[in-house]
This record gives sequence, C-alpha cells and structure tokens, in this order.
Amino acid sequence: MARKKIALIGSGMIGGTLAHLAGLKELGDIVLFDIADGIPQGKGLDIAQSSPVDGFNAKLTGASDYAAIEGADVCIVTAGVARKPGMSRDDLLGINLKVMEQVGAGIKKYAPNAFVICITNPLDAMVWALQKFSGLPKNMVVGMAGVLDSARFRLFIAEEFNVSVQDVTAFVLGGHGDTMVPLARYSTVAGIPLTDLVKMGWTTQERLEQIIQRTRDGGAEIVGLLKTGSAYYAPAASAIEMAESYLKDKKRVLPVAAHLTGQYGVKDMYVGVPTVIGAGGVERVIEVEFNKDEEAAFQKSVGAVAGLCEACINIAPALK
Ligand SMILES: NC(=O)c1ccc[n+]([C@@H]2O[C@H](COP(=O)([O-])OP(=O)(O)OC[C@H]3O[C@@H](n4cnc5c(N)ncnc54)[C@H](O)[C@@H]3O)[C@@H](O)[C@H]2O)c1
Ligand SMILES: O=C(O)C[C@H](O)C(=O)O
Repeated sequence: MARKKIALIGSGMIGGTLAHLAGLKELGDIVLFDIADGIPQGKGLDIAQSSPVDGFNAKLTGASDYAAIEGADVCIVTAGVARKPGMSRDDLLGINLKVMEQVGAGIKKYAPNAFVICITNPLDAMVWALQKFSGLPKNMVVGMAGVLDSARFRLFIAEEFNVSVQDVTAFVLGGHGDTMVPLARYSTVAGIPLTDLVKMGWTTQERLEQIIQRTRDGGAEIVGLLKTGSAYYAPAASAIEMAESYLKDKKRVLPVAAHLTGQYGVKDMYVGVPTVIGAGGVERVIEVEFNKDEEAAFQKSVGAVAGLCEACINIAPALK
C-alpha cells in the first residue's frame, strides 16, 4: 500500500513540529509548504536527516508552490500570523483571513479530497472561512482547538490531584477564545466527574474555578512566557491526534471545531463540539445535554464566534 500524503501548509513553529511528529509516527510522506522559500525545504531536509537516527520511514519535501500538495490525503493549515504579548487571537482576523483565501484556493485546486485541519487563529472563524474558500465538503474541514484546550485542562487537573494524565478526561467546548467552555461535569478522573470530586473533598469549588480560568487563559500564558509567538508543541500534538484518527479510521471521540447544521441550535458556523473522527471525516456530532449555566456559557461563546464570522463577511462579502 502506498504511503499517505500529508501536506503542511505553513512551515513555521507548528508546521515544523507537525512534520517531525508525523515522521516519527510514520503517518505518511510529508510535504511542507510555505511562502517563505527555503524554510519548508530546510526543515524538511533537517527532519529527514533525523530519520536514520530515529528509525522512521517517510519522505519529506519542502515547497513554495501549491502544486506540491497535489493529491494530499490530509492538509494541516498553520499558515498566517501568531499573536504576541498584548494581542488577542481576534486581532489576527484581518491578516489571516487573506491567508485563508490563498490557502483555500490552493487546496481546492490540488487537494480537493483531503481531510483539512485548520489551526490558524482566530480558529473558529478561520476554519469557517477556509471551508467556504476551498469549497470542500463540510465534514472534511475541521478546526483544531478543543483537543488542545482539553489537554491543558487535563494536565492542570492531573497536577491538582497528583494522578496520571492518562486517567483524566476533559471536554472544553465552544469557541477557541476567552469564552471557551471547560465542562467540569463532563471532565473526569477515572470516570468520576470533577463535580463529584469536589463533593468527595478532593478539591474545592474555588480551586476548580481557578483551574478552569487557567485553562481559558492557557494560550495567553504561553504567549506571555515565549514573547515571540505562541504555543506549538501541544497544538501540533493535538492536530496529529486528529489526523491519525482520520487516516487510521480510529473513530476517536474528540472535541473539534465542526460545521454545525442546527446541532446545539447553531447553523452554518464552526464551533467546538464533541465529534467522532474517522475515515469519513467528521462522522458524527455528539450533542451532550447542558444544564442552564453550561447552556448560557456555550451560547455566549457561540455569540463571540458569530461576531468574528460577521467581521470576516465585512472584509470578504463573498463569504456570506
Ligand atoms: N488553534 C489553535 O489551538 C492554535 C494553537 C497555536 C497556534 N495557533 C495559530 O496557528 C498559527 C500558526 O502558528 P505558528 O506558531 O506556527 O506561527 P509561525 O509564525 O511560526 O508560522 C506561520 C507560518 O505561516 C507562513 N505563512 C504566512 N503567510 C502565508 C501564506 N499566505 N501562505 C503560506 N504560508 C504562510 C509564515 O511564513 C510562517 O512560516 C497562528 O495563527 C497561531 O495563532 C492556533
Ligand atoms: O494563544 C494563542 O494565540 C495560540 C493558541 O490559540 C493557543 O491556545 O495556544
């Protein structure tokens, strides 16, 4: 069986890390693409030279011409600009929307059958615009954010209780911004909801609220430390988990920014929800039941994403 082809559109901090992880996991042959000529070629060659040491088989190439992504099975999009301290993700909207238009055209022409994972921020609006610019089926275009936000929540919970991260599950839903919705009731340690762990005296409600807020601020915490850009190891690992579930038809249940057609009362928008990811792309959107507070928090987050989509339409009316 021929190897799968993975196109990484954007070869910056996340793009390079994605290439390394995809190689180490032998997910397929990898094409790095970037407008900064030399960067994708250099990173591809560098990672290829690590393959004899690490013992993985993958062909890595770099390109600045979209023709190189022809026939890709998976495209992971990180092209654009990352925020710096003092900026919000939403400040990137104008500049990254133009990038999504170019990337969408490239994918439409050369990789129309790909499963597309958008990472570029502001995530929920960019994946929405990318799907429209590319014209690919909506179940084949998703945004990565929920896996990352949930991983941050899982880490902080594991540290709080001094238990293995492997025994912690979490769901962070809604938009990937300040209004994201970490759900304590649907997050567990070995199946025990966090809300029950508070009742059992493992932690206090106040401490749980602090962990939830740290999760919401997870991206900004790293931007503040790095100063030159944003997180890339955990974002890359998260997107690779999604790509692997698609390529291997694993049918993982993952929170992703998925196109909604009425689920959760939301139409024609991308918002973070639990999904099943398999060979059919987004094979199912899981509608969990919210209590009153959860519903209010989710709808507030949906409102924030809707505002960003409106801002996109004001810049590019064809998106309407
Ligand atoms: N969704 C998430 O959870 C999440 C997490 C982390 C970062 N991000 C976002 O991912 C994006 C990338 O982050 P990064 O750290 O890799 O940034 P980076 O600056 O290191 O890399 C971005 C790359 O995109 C390239 N690029 C710019 N315009 C392009 C175009 N028109 N076509 C092709 N390539 C182009 C740049 O040359 C650069 O190499 C940012 O928007 C960031 O905010 C999202
Ligand atoms: O915070 C950012 O700007 C990058 C990303 O969205 C993250 O959550 O790490």
